[in-house]
Amino acid sequence: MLKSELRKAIRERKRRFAQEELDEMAFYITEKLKRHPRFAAAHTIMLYHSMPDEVNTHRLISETKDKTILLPRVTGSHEMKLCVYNGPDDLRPGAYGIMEPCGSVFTRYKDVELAIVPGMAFDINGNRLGRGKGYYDRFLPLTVNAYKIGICFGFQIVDKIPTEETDIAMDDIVF
Ligand SMILES: Nc1nc2c(c(=O)[nH]1)N(C=O)[C@@H](CNc1ccc(C(=O)N[C@@H](CCC(=O)O)C(=O)O)cc1)CN2
Ligand SMILES: Nc1ncnc2c1ncn2[C@@H]1O[C@H](COP(=O)(O)OP(=O)(O)OP(=O)(O)O)[C@@H](O)[C@H]1O
Repeated sequence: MLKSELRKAIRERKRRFAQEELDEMAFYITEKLKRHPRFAAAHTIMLYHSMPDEVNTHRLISETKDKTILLPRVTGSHEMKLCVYNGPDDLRPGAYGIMEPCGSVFTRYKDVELAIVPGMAFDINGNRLGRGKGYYDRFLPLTVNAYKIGICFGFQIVDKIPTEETDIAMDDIVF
């Protein structure tokens, strides 16, 4: 299946769930993520501030106190940077209405131990289908030491994702 067709099929699957149902499933997924040995061990974690149709990370972000949390800031049509999360008052809506920290840009990419990456779909080999702009595929090569965990709802796991040279595979998937 083509990437565009797969994105459409996943959007249709999402529509069968109410927002409350997605958020309830997300609660269990993020609890599972917290118990992941890589999450427990990491001091510096790249996360994402979820949009309504993604695994909700808002609570995970605000409740993780003992770690440095980094969130993306969209700085161009295909470019993102990382910013340090300094608490809920520090967030402002950025591109696509996604909440972003206003604070300092984080550039010590080698220090990122764990990257939690959203996706439209994943396969069991760790291949990822994003929203089609290539933001993560361009960014993730910078975080050379990061263990990469894809995160999604169960209905976003598919048999096979069509891949390109530039696609970055995940080390594990939590769903
Ligand atoms: N929560 C979150 N933050 C993120 C991402 C993400 O996927 N999720 N990104 C990961 O890349 C980057 C932002 N990239 C994005 C790319 C497309 C769309 C989006 O809503 N696309 C529409 C299509 C609209 C259009 O083409 O302009 C869609 O998917 O319906 C959102 C974010 C960085 N921050
Ligand atoms: N490292 C890269 N350098 C240049 N172009 C790239 C790179 N990675 C991806 N692209 C291009 O960006 C476009 C979108 O890629 P793709 O469909 O894989 O995005 P995605 O991973 O689904 O999206 P996202 O990462 O934003 O969630 C494609 O045309 C792809 O060739």
